[in-house]
Amino acid sequence: MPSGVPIRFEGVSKHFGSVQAVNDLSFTVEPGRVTGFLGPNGAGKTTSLRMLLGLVRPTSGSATFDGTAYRDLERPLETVGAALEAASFHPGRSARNHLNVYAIAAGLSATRVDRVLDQVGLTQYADRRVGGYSLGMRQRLGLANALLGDPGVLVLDEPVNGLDPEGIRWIRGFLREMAAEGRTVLVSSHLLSEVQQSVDDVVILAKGRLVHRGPLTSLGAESTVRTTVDSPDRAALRAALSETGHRFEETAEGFVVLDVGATEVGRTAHLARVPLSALHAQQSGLEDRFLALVNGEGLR
Ligand SMILES: Nc1ncnc2c1ncn2[C@@H]1O[C@H](COP(=O)(O)OP(=O)(O)OP(=O)(O)O)[C@@H](O)[C@H]1O
Repeated sequence: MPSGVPIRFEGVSKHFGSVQAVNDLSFTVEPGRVTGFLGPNGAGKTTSLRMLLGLVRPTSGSATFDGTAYRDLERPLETVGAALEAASFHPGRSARNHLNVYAIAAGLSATRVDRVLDQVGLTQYADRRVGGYSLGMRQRLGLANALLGDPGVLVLDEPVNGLDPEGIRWIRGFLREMAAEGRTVLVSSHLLSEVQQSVDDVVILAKGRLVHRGPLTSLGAESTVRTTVDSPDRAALRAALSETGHRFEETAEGFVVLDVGATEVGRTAHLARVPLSALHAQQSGLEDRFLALVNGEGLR
């Protein structure tokens, strides 16, 4: 079983001319956990990951695998697997062919190719030309490529991008499984909502700077469920909600019921025989907190 090592960013900065892409970034990513590396477009995520992987040289500071820079790793593919955004694969070649080439070049056993194809669910498409793959299938091929050396660390740039709902469900399970096996898993995304069901920890960047890091729960997870509900007979709905003791606010879209899920609100309306024209649960509020952080408002 591969064992993960911590990823350490220590005072990492990078500027491109006058653009300060990353500014004095320090954090550690622990093994056995999935860490979301989050921030809006342009926050500096890709630049940070590229520095970690030795593709861009930091202006100052160091990004290492427990103290060892990528270029100094003795067995890089067996230590860290990376899938960066917009990985390009030759359209005329099959997934199996691509992976075979990498496996041979890295001196890895050919059985690894079958294994990783199976791990990412591409076995049945392995001999088709990559040119005919959907974006989701290409994402899976990128993951297969990252897994070839059975590394203890996975670094994935926007792996959820382009996946359909089934693919998103699949990757959530995949990330959890990788961490449960003891690997260090760092996953970037510009949307917290895209990864919030898979991550244990978050590292949040805005304009090249660290704005928050800690367990997902440090953002105040689970604290706010809100349900929006409306009725052609608002007076009756207002009375029913008040009677049940729900806390709610009235808005142009209807009533926003605080701390109560859609099932419960639906039941209240049903019992009071109030017809509904809208009933939906809102974001838990996590995304709001995330946006407040990246917009410089801090945690409320
Ligand atoms: N090679 C480069 N030359 C000049 N500026 C760059 C270069 N690479 C990145 N930048 C700039 O650095 C900043 C951070 O970009 P980066 O791609 O790291 O952000 P990001 O968080 O990954 O965003 P995205 O999700 O859009 O990729 C941006 O202002 C970007 O324009």
